[in-house]
Amino acid sequence: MVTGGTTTTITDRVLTVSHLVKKFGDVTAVNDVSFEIRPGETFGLLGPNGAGKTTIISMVAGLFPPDGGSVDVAGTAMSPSSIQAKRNIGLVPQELAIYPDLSARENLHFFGRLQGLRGKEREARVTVVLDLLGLSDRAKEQTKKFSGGMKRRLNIGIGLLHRPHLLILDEPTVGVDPQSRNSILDAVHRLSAAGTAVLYTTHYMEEAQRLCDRIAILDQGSVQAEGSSDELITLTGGADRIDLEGTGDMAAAAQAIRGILGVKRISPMGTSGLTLTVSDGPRILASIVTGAATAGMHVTSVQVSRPDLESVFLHLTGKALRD
Ligand SMILES: Nc1ncnc2c1ncn2[C@@H]1O[C@H](COP(=O)(O)OP(=O)(O)OP(=O)(O)O)[C@@H](O)[C@H]1O
Repeated sequence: MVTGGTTTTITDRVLTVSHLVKKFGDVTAVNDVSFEIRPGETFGLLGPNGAGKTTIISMVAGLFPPDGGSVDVAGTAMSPSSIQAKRNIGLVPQELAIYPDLSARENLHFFGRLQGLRGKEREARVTVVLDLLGLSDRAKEQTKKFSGGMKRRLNIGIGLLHRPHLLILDEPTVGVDPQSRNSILDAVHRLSAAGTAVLYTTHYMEEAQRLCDRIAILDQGSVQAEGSSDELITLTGGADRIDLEGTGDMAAAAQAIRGILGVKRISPMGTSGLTLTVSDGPRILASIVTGAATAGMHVTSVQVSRPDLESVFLHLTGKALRD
């Protein structure tokens, strides 16, 4: 492919998502979303529940067509009928799809056979995948004896067997134990170092920050900002975050705090407190706590944080990511 006088190959972009739109009745679940992923890059879709992450990856994986826009995987247009484009991806959905009475190794062989892997090649891939996900020691056990996290790891292994150019992981660490979580994050890191492109959805900003080369912050179906974690954090202008938890009259506390010099924004933290965006948090902390208490809030905990992706989300949408 030649564009504008420079020669490019399909390996420059493993995934190109252009102007995707999806509506469910009156709800616009995905609204003009575009992004690209290069080989070896881990790209994060970070957003709260209902932001549109699963709908985007469902269209990227060709599970259903978009109402507008297009998806291209390694040079092939994705559609529900495109077998070639689907061969290029490995989709790991949130739901587990493994056989409880089979061992981990038997599950991988079964799914490897379905994916067209034969003989020694399949044997070799099964061994590599078990090792990558830290399951070699337990490979012969029936998976019904596995913890939720180990089952999740095996589910990821199944998506990887056929060496996809693009691995799509939908919130892979929700509800898993810390050991499995670390194992999953390590495996993604090793895969991307070996050149696999990864599309990773999460509502955990720590994971996006630790794992993703670039992140799209998603809210109500639209990309609010895209960039590396550091680039996104600069959008906050270096503001600190103060989480003020407690009980009592939050509205009066917010009103009192609003007048303090350095307070830029105040948002409710569910019903249990206030999240503030401020400049020079440590300096004005005492005035904020005193102001809130005087206005009738019983403050039970206070935390000052340097800007992170949570602050970026708050800055862009006025809402906390964890609501
Ligand atoms: N099949 C459907 N029918 C109707 N509405 C849907 C359907 N699938 C998703 N939606 C709506 O589209 C929006 C985006 O949902 P989606 O599941 O993509 O969000 P998400 O970011 O993946 O959230 P979660 O982390 O909760 O899965 C939500 O408002 C959701 O209710």
